[in-house]
Amino acid sequence: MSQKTPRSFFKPLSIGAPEPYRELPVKLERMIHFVPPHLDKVRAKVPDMAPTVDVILANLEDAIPADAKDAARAGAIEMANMYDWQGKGTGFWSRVNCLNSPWFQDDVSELVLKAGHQLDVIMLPKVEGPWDIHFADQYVAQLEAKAGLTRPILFHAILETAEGVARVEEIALASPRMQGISLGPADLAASRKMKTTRVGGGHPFYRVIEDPKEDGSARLSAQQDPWHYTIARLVDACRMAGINAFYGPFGDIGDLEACEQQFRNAFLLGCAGTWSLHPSQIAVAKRVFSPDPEEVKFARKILAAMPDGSGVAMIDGKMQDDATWKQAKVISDLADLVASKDPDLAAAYAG
Ligand SMILES: CC(C)(COP(=O)(O)OP(=O)(O)OC[C@H]1O[C@@H](n2cnc3c(N)ncnc32)[C@H](O)[C@@H]1OP(=O)(O)O)[C@@H](O)C(=O)NCCC(=O)NCCSC(=O)C[C@](C)(O)C(=O)O
Ligand SMILES: [Mg+2]
Repeated sequence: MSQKTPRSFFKPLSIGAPEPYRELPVKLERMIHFVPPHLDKVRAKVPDMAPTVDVILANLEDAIPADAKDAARAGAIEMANMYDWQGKGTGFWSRVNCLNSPWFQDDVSELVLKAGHQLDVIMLPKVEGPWDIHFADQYVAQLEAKAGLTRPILFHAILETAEGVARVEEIALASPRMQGISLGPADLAASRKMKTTRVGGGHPFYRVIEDPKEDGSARLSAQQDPWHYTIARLVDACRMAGINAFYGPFGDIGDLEACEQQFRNAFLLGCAGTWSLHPSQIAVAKRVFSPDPEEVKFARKILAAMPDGSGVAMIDGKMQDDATWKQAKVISDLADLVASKDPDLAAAYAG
């Protein structure tokens, strides 16, 4: 596979386009809250919602009816100007329609030309390989130059095709614009021909069962996680590329307990955040993707016991070394970010 040279990898893809980032900006992205921009009533809530979430995403793709695509795009551009996103620190993203759709070109060109000064991330659906990223990369660079933008707009891909999973490492490495990748369980299930209509979470048919018993009594079985492999593969690809992995949607809006369990599985496996589709899921995402205060205190004990991050120490009977120091650093740095946005958690971490 032909690769760009290290130096040309970071070259702007259009004369006049902003320099690509060599290091991604450090942002709190515990939840990416989806908003249907064509619904006036929901769009009107954005200025009040923005301070309460880490990211607001104007969705133009699935869940937006075909006859509302123009209204959604106009609504997204209106959202860009409803709040001081760059000044107040809440991320402003938009999910555009897929690259082969009749709407992609207008979505991207209008967003960059009319809202690019406020837009942080363009979310690209149904990505199948690095070629999708390369195409969008140069197209956005041309538009950034035309709009006179001074800050590059980043990309976030959705992992929701079997081909995308087979190439997830190449997608993660395809451009300096890559900020992260989310799992898209609905389209991915369809693409893989999985036999489920659920959007994330477990399935009662996906289990393991113990051996038959001599007395013929009932055999214990346990439900397994059908997304374990994909999330772990996604995390490895993203962390290799220095970007973040995210869990995507949890569709059973009424079941917050199962939503929390799915978010928790993703958090523990290394995901940095999740999507929230409904206001009720925001608090769940915040609870799960903010490090637990006890974990933070223990992590800071490790950092204090090994100031230069090397050697070995015993803390509460557990061996700590260079590796656990790095794990503690991840948790402590995340806690600092959360504390800067959440005063109540700041107090809990300092307690
Ligand atoms: C599920 C729906 C229809 C239930 O909407 P509802 O109005 O029926 O819900 P509700 O409980 O009655 O709403 C209560 C209040 O919350 C408001 N509200 C409701 N939703 C939101 C929201 N998101 N943001 C802000 N406010 C919201 C709603 O307007 C109402 O306000 P009110 O009390 O003043 O009347 C609604 O929540 C919604 O449209 N959510 C977004 C769904 C979406 O974006 N789906 C696409 C992402 S998932 C996907 O694409 C898959 C993937 C990755 O591609 C792949 O796996 O393949
Ligand atoms: Mg999808």
